[in-house]
Amino acid sequence: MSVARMKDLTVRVDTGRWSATVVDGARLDLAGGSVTALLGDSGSGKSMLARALAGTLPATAEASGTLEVPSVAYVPQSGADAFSSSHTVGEQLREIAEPRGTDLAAACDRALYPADRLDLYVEQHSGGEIDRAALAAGFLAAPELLIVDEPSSSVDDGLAEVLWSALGAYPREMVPGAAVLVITSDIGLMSHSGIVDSVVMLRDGRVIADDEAAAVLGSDDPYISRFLGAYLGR
Ligand SMILES: Nc1ncnc2c1ncn2[C@@H]1O[C@H](COP(=O)(O)OP(=O)(O)OP(=O)(O)O)[C@@H](O)[C@H]1O
Repeated sequence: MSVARMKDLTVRVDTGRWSATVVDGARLDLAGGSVTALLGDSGSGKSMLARALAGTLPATAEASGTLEVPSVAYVPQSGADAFSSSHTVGEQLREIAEPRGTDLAAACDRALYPADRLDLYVEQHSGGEIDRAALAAGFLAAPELLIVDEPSSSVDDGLAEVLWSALGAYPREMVPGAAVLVITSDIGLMSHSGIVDSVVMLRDGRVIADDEAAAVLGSDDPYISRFLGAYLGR
């Protein structure tokens, strides 16, 4: 069953000095209980599409089209963007957990966030630690749609594998029936993790592939196989 849908989503940005269509007529259907990976070259519109779904587009961007999105949480690429600097990370995580009755210790554990850092402020964390705190915040919010932007960019391969398996557990064990959308350029790890059901690929703001992971990863489309080859070394 579908948890979130978008149809004909177009996002235009206009900074006053520069304007462009950065997502162009995108269609997406995210099934409950599944993990979808969103791939594409740098600048292809992945974050803008995700932020349109999450309702967190920057002021310079405007979206049109149809969105059917339930409760949603967006874990940004830079974890610090998920927190304010005026309260400790622990205070902010507790504020998310308490009204929902979600388990702080379990979420920190799943996200590999060391719970002894809870009393620290954002800027007292390392980049990798605050990224994992942001993932813990996403788990604690327990949304029906969890969007994670580059989950493994700041950790080494061993920890990255554990984080990917937590993403796989989210719609199957933590919030059964939820959907996960992961933006990643870590194609090798994504494919190795075995947790991704579907792959959507963007090129210049347009969806050029949307299928089961194995079908996209085995695609003989020249653009897609060149893109994947650059990451997988084939
Ligand atoms: N705050 C912003 N205001 C205006 N334009 C923006 C803003 N953020 C991104 N853009 C533009 O939108 C386009 C798509 O950017 P987006 O961040 O979605 O790409 P991406 O596929 O996520 O890239 P990356 O893999 O490098 O993160 C780019 O051309 C970028 O310049």
